[in-house]
Amino acid sequence: MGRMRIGYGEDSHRLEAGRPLWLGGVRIESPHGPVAHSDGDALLHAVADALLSALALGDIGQLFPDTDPRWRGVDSTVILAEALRRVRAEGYRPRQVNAVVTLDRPKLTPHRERIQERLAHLLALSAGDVGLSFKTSEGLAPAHVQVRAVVLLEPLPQGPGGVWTA
Ligand SMILES: Nc1ccn([C@@H]2O[C@H](COP(=O)(O)O)[C@@H](O)[C@H]2O)c(=O)n1
Ligand SMILES: C[C@@]1(CO)OP(=O)(O)OP(=O)(O)OC[C@H]1O
Repeated sequence: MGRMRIGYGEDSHRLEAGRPLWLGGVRIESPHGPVAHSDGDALLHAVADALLSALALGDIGQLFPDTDPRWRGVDSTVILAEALRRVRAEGYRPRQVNAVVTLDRPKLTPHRERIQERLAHLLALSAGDVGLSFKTSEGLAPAHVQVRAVVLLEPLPQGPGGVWTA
């Protein structure tokens, strides 16, 4: 039975007026959104990198290069799903996720439950195992969204003959 693993991931994007803002797989009404090759979902990127980092599996930039036209505008739930697939292939699954989103505008508290439930669903967790904090940059970076995420992984349960289950 392997030990628990911890992973840390970060992501930043510059914000520009008129672009859609996605966070945690949820579209947020906003005057600005990330400049990115994908849909720019910084929360899903940070969590995906935290998942990969927990098992030293590289990072999303290696798996989804921003020079590859296949990933232009890609829905970042695809990126998260691939990180999760690689974690499970190593015999692990997420047990808990915490993330801090730093964003001056819009206010995210009204969307907390939606984001928490969506991210929990994407990771097969209960919402109570997805901790989200929202901070501003105190005006230091009004055109910047930054996310820092920590994940705790646990070994997949093993059935008869040591075969991973669940
Ligand atoms: N985009 C955001 C940022 C912050 N909040 C909430 O505001 C509180 C105060 O944030 P500070 O960075 O000024 O400490 C914070 O605790 C969040 O609850 C938000 O809803 N949306
Ligand atoms: C997500 C990818 C996809 O090409 O590009 P971006 O959308 O620019 O986002 P980033 O956080 O820079 O991660 C790198 C790439 O994997």
